[in-house]
Amino acid sequence: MEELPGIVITGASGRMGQMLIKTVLESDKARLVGAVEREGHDWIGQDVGVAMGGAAVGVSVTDKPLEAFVKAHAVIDFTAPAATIAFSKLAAQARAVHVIGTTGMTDEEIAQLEPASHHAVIVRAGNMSLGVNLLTQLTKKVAAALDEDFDIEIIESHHHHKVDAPSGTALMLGEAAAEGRGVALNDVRDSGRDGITGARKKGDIGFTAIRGGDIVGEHDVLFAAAGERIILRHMATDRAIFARGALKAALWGQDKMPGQYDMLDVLGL
Ligand SMILES: NC(=O)C1=CN([C@@H]2O[C@H](COP(=O)(O)OP(=O)(O)OC[C@H]3O[C@@H](n4cnc5c(N)ncnc54)[C@H](OP(=O)(O)O)[C@@H]3O)[C@@H](O)[C@H]2O)C=CC1
Ligand SMILES: O=C(O)C1=N[C@H](C(=O)O)C[C@H](O)C1
Repeated sequence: MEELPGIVITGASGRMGQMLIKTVLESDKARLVGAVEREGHDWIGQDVGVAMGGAAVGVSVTDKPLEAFVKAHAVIDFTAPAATIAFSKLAAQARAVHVIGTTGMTDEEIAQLEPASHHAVIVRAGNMSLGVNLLTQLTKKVAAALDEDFDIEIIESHHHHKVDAPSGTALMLGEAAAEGRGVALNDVRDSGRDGITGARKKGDIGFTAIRGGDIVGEHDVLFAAAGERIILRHMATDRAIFARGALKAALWGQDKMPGQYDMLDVLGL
């Protein structure tokens, strides 16, 4: 019988890292072959199942990513921009599919993924859930149908640990709305209002970030005109939706040509 695709999880101790490990261990389509944490982390050398507070699973946490990646078919990486750039080079060297959920990357940082994508498949998305990716398509359609009399505002809410804003999802929704309107998001983006901002500029796409408690992730796309409002909403209540999407992307990428892909490619939306 053929072996199931082997998956390595980076940022193993993180909120998403642990959810991804659980998802891969529970899957009958993939097997966990590695768990990576940074040098000096107190999980290094421990069985990852035990480190997570459960039974041993036979995979020790390592701080040697390349050694783990060469044994894998795919690397699932929800960490931080600098780590993700470094991992992209190593995943390309190992010819492993690199699934990137990390958000908060600048355009310059995203450009640094390009060389790796000549050698390996990269699937990157600010949100790996089916619901949000479908919402991007709905947002594009609604934005295309309405004119600039409808002000577009994107409101996102997340837990108080989140370090980047606007969220990766909010930016995906903003891109979709801008595409629907036939404009570039960078030309109309309005984030971080504070003080005497002046009246809202017609055609702008506004962003508001709320941070509090343990909110997993909520996104509203508001179309507001005189006398009426439309709100498209996604509410995530369980991080498992992101992990399931990421594992789907890792498996989807197995027979694809090197290059950069997103979840719309994976989901066929
Ligand atoms: N695309 C999607 O669907 C989703 C994306 N995300 C994104 O995933 C990322 C992680 O989120 P979350 O799990 O909540 O965050 P956490 O802070 O809980 O976890 C991040 C993990 O990455 C590790 N890490 C950070 N920097 C480095 C580095 N330089 N080298 C090695 N490891 C590093 C951290 O290790 P240490 O603790 O030692 O710093 C930690 O284990 C965020 O960017 C978030 O926005 C989250 C959910 C869904
Ligand atoms: O940091 C998070 O938690 C999340 N990050 C992603 C984002 O930036 O949109 C996806 C999800 O909303 C959770």
